[in-house]
Amino acid sequence: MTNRVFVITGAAGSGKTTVRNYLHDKFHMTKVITHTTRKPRDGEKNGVDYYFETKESFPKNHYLESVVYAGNRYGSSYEGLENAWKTSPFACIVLDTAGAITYKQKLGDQAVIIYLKVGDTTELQKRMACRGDNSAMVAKRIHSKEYLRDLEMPEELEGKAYEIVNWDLGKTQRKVDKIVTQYLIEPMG
Ligand SMILES: Nc1nc2c(ncn2[C@@H]2O[C@H](COP(=O)(O)OP(=O)(O)O)[C@@H](O)[C@H]2O)c(=O)[nH]1
Ligand SMILES: Nc1ncnc2c1ncn2[C@@H]1O[C@H](COP(=O)(O)OP(=O)(O)O)[C@@H](O)[C@H]1O
Repeated sequence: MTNRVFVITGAAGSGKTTVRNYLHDKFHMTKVITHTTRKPRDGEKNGVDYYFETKESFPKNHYLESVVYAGNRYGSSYEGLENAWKTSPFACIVLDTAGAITYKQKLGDQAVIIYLKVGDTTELQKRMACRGDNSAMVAKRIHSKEYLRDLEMPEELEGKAYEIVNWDLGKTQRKVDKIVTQYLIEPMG
């Protein structure tokens, strides 16, 4: 089976981590853990949610791509992806839309992009608050240019990404199932 990476992208609070965990639980996809200089939220663990880095340690890794998002650095490595593919032909990763564009450019058909849309900024803020983000964190996030940019599917991904409106989680899961199933059934070579 061809190695693939399912890239989940969208605005903060749109459900990327939730869908990534669903892909892991239902289809046994290996999660690619990315690196960040952001401080861990309550309950987040190093090596599980992210590799938490300092400003000094972050540049020491070898990145496939890296971005600045709301003032913090984030990056994903080739090694992380290659290691994930050693465990399973399907990997999943959560990226901002800039990262998703880079993955599509660099990996072509091996990158399957799923853009999650909520389309109601009040609902997004409510979901971030429900998740336990403090109000200062939410305010910083929603005023960042990256958050505002990621509210819409970027032009570069038009026709190259699946868009799912993540309103009813059950419906989202069924749409995700349909997408993944297409890649499970590959014609004999
Ligand atoms: N391009 C890129 N984006 C990343 C990476 N790791 C995380 N992100 C994205 O960075 C943004 C901020 O992530 P986070 O601080 O966890 O906040 P959240 O979106 O509210 O959960 C999200 O859009 C993530 O998808 C990475 O390695 N590369
Ligand atoms: N369809 C949905 N309806 C309501 N709440 C949702 C839905 N999908 C995810 N959530 C919740 O919204 C919050 C933000 O989701 P999360 O997956 O952390 O988003 P992201 O990773 O995109 O920032 C979490 O508390 C999650 O449980």
